[in-house]
Amino acid sequence: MTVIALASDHAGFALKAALADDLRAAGHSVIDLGPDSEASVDYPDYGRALGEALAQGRATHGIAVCGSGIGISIAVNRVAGVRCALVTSGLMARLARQHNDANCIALGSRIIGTETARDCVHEFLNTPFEGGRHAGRVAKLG
Ligand SMILES: O=C(CO)[C@H](O)[C@H](O)[C@H](O)COP(=O)(O)O
Repeated sequence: MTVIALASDHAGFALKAALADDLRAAGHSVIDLGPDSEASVDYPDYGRALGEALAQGRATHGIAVCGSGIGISIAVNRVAGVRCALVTSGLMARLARQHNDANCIALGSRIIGTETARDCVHEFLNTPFEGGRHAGRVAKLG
């Protein structure tokens, strides 16, 4: 069963909320790990919570959002077993699934618009891992 967890910082709050609404409207099971407002927070706290939700199996897919996508992607990737790809296009999200078996994408709300973010999420959720030559490489990531 697909369970999608989302987390952001203040800069990513509005995009996270829009994507969570989309996903719920499409019938997905969604866990919103916060924050609940645009009050300033620290992305490492929310990135860690998202990484732990994935590592513990409470979520199958993660979506992380901050201003650039950089800080929160670093934070999520500090959790063992999580492969979070910072993506700026649907193609990058597709490749993150096909080649890297990414279980999380990070988006920059100050970098891409809502429609591009939606493309990224669509590709992330609907693209299978290709396996084959990529499987051993992904295994080496630990
Ligand atoms: O981590 C980041 C940069 O790598 C994110 O863009 C943050 O959202 C950003 O640093 C937040 O900045 P702010 O000036 O405190 O809004």
